[in-house]
Amino acid sequence: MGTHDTILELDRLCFSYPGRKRRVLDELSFSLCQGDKIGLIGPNGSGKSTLLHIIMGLLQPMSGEIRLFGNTMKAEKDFRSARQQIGFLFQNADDQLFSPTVLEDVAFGPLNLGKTPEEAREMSLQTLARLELDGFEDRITYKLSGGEKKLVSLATVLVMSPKLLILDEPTTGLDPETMERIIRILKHLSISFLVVSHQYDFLASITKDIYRVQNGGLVYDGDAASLCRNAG
Ligand SMILES: Nc1ncnc2c1ncn2[C@@H]1O[C@H](COP(=O)(O)OP(=O)(O)OP(=O)(O)O)[C@@H](O)[C@H]1O
Repeated sequence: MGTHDTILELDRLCFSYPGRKRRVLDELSFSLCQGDKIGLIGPNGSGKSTLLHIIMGLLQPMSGEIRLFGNTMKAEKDFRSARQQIGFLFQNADDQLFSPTVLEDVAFGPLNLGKTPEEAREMSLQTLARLELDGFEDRITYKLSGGEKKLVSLATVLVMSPKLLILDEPTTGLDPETMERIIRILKHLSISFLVVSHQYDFLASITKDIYRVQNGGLVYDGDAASLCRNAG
């Protein structure tokens, strides 16, 4: 397998929570290449969040290997540098947004990378415009609707031009209109992504590759596009 365009490789990961016998992940292997858009579905408690936390280096597997951007993750410092190229969209937008205004939230990442205030402002305005959020820069973050917060959260992540986007249940609590916007954005995105959702229809509308989290592993759920064609 060529490793240069493999963004994420998981090799026989095993994980149980301390004091628990049950293996949440049991010899789980998976890979995601440049350009892949992959959906993960699974019932409550199947291990989706656990898997995302392991990929981000927030939990350590008992055994198995994680490679990100071709590098084996051995220590926290490896994850720290890999995380700079990963955009993680939290399930709850309030975990992502912490500044008084939208512009401050979106500009936070670029400023942190050493961009000048002017550069960070320009990058933020461009990203907001890309998400059809023109004119949102001076809005008060905590007064936004749930859908608007989700879109601004996505802006804070996309402004960093990540190589991989990970989205944890991005449609939870969204109104149909914002859901359509998120679908449109993800469909046209050129960045590779891994998205976890309970909603099969949502996943099928943004990707043709869906995996089911099952018995501690990932099972390919077929080509969603052809499943839709068959259903239609
Ligand atoms: N901190 C923890 N300590 C012990 N067990 C845990 C902990 N967190 C999760 N679990 C257990 O691990 C299993 C997998 O949980 P996880 O949250 O990864 O599932 P999930 O697929 O993300 O579920 P949901 O869809 O409800 O978010 C569940 O049985 C859960 O009860």
